[in-house]
Amino acid sequence: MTPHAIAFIGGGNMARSLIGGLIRTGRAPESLRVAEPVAALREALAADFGVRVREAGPEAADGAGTWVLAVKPQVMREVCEGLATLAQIHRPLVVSIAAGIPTARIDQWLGGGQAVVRAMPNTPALLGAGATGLFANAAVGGGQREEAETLMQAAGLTAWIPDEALMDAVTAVSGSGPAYVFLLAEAMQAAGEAQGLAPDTARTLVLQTLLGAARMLSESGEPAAVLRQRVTSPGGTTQAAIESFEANGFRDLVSQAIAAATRRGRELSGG
Ligand SMILES: NC(=O)C1=CN([C@@H]2O[C@H](COP(=O)(O)OP(=O)(O)OC[C@H]3O[C@@H](n4cnc5c(N)ncnc54)[C@H](O)[C@@H]3O)[C@@H](O)[C@H]2O)C=CC1
Ligand SMILES: O=C(O)[C@@H]1CCC=N1
Repeated sequence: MTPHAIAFIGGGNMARSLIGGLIRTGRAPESLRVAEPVAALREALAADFGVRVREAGPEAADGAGTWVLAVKPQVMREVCEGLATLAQIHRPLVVSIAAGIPTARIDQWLGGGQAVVRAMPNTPALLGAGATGLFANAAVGGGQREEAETLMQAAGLTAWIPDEALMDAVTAVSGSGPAYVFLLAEAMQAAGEAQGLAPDTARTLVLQTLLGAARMLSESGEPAAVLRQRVTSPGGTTQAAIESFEANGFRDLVSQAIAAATRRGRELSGG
């Protein structure tokens, strides 16, 4: 048993982001193991981070004190059932990052009585700029809560969510959220090009604008609405754009998109 070892089950995009964050914050690569069936992904993880890689879940999980379940929701049941015997013997801290799967289900698939934390990170975790919502089931002790929080803090900010039912909303807002910003970037860049800007120029201006605006949101301490009003000169260009957004139902579009993501999270949980 290696209590401080962390086993990632699934070595895809999110696991890579989290592993990158852990290594960057000083975690020893030898203490991280990854189970990943795709050879190319396994080899890349070993080459890039020096972590120990295995093909099958139980090989990586055996003896590790913490398991991070980082497979797609659709294969989670099969993966957990394959780990149930080990879970009953070792009683690890189990951290699932799968969208939509309740802790009760993970616990049941692992044979019951397990300490399960449900975490919802996002891809900026790769830069240490992630946002993660966390929920712990009743079997998670104080020390394990801290352990899960420390693990996810390697990826950025964390917030405990008191009611598991709200985890689907967390998924819809911050889990999927980076994709909304990327979609906005794509749309702004295409619109800039349509107005005659060279693609490179449009891209550079858009990305610096998003970065600068995000920094203002984060560093000024002022509400988004106040920052927006400050850009908006009466009768000027921003007002023309904002009025066009509002008239075309921008807020409603965002609200519907987040409701669709929340619903999908619920469907994935089978609820
Ligand atoms: N991509 C994102 O922004 C976020 C994803 N998530 C959640 O993270 C989880 C993983 O998502 P991604 O990394 O995007 O998916 P992914 O498809 O990149 O990674 C999943 C990996 O699991 C591997 N895998 C499949 N069966 C396996 C098995 N039996 N044992 C071990 N590994 C196995 C796959 O080969 C794949 O590399 C999902 O449950 C998703 O809901 C959570 C937050 C954000
Ligand atoms: O799209 C998904 O289902 C996952 C969960 C949050 C981000 N990606």
